[in-house]
Amino acid sequence: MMRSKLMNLVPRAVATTSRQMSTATKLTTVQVDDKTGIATLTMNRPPVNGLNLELLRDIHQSIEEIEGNKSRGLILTSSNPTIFSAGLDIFEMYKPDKERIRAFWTALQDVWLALYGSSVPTAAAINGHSPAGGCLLATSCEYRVMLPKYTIGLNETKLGIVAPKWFMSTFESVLPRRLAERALNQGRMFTTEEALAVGLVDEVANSKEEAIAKCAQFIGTFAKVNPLARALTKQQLRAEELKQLEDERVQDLEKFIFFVNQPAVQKGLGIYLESLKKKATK
Ligand SMILES: CCCCCCCC/C=C\C/C=C/C(=O)SCCNC(=O)CCNC(=O)[C@H](O)C(C)(C)COP(=O)(O)OP(=O)(O)OC[C@H]1O[C@@H](n2cnc3c(N)ncnc32)[C@H](O)[C@@H]1OP(=O)(O)O
Repeated sequence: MMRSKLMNLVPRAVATTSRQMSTATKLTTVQVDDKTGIATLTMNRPPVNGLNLELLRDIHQSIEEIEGNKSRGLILTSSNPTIFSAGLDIFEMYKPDKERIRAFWTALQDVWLALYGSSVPTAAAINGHSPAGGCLLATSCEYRVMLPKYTIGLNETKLGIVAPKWFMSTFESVLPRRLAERALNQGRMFTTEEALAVGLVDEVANSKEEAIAKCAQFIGTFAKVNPLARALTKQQLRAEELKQLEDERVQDLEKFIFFVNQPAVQKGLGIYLESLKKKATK
């Protein structure tokens, strides 16, 4: 998979305007800045960018599109002014449809393999809260810029669920092992300020525009680096985690299906959904 992506890494001419590359899907948009050649992938699924089957499929399609059109980099962000992504749409896991939940988890695996394994430089402009699956997306990127007063982290244990191994290894690729282990066990959500202090995010910006500009600046640091050498270096550094999921996709799916169908897990998800609703009516 990575080899064919690498074939796209040839220098390209740049123009001076920005163009909408994809409106084929409604849940993501891809805008390429023709001056920098950088693509911004925006998630747009109100109210909270919950990662359901359709959004995951659109994200995957957009990443493939960006890989294919020789963009110089990918910036992931959200159209919601206060939420990057609320993580997996809990309704996909609560009282699930047998076929759909398989497609849902497979789509999540596809997104992670494409984003974590992307041959282009990736950065996340985290313009809002980013729990669980939202944190997975952000930490799959190579660089993170976050706006103040939001939260980010893998809070699965607080929901009574267990983050799969590849969520954990992505988290661990950003945070020191001891800190990652403690945060995962606690289901800890970090404020922007805390995330910056521990290195979970790289920079703080005061607006989405500034966050995107900082992400573009990061991607710009590769301008004078040979793209093939950069991509092969990234590929080697990330190969172990990617190979592990590629080799164990089926078992990972079956484990998820078994786990999510446990009565105790279903009960916990139901209670959690109720608590989210109650919060909304307070
Ligand atoms: C041994 C190995 C086993 C392996 C098995 C693996 C199993 C585990 C599988 C997967 C791991 C799970 C990953 C996840 O991503 S789970 C999702 C975690 N997400 C959260 O906990 C976030 C919950 N939401 C919030 O905290 C807040 O909503 C917010 C901070 C994101 C936004 O707050 P606010 O702006 O105040 O909005 P509201 O809370 O009012 O929400 C609006 C609306 O949206 C609904 N909603 C929020 N989040 C979700 C969600 N994740 N899924 C579905 N729906 C969500 C919320 O209920 C409101 O709905 P409304 O009342 O009907 O308007």
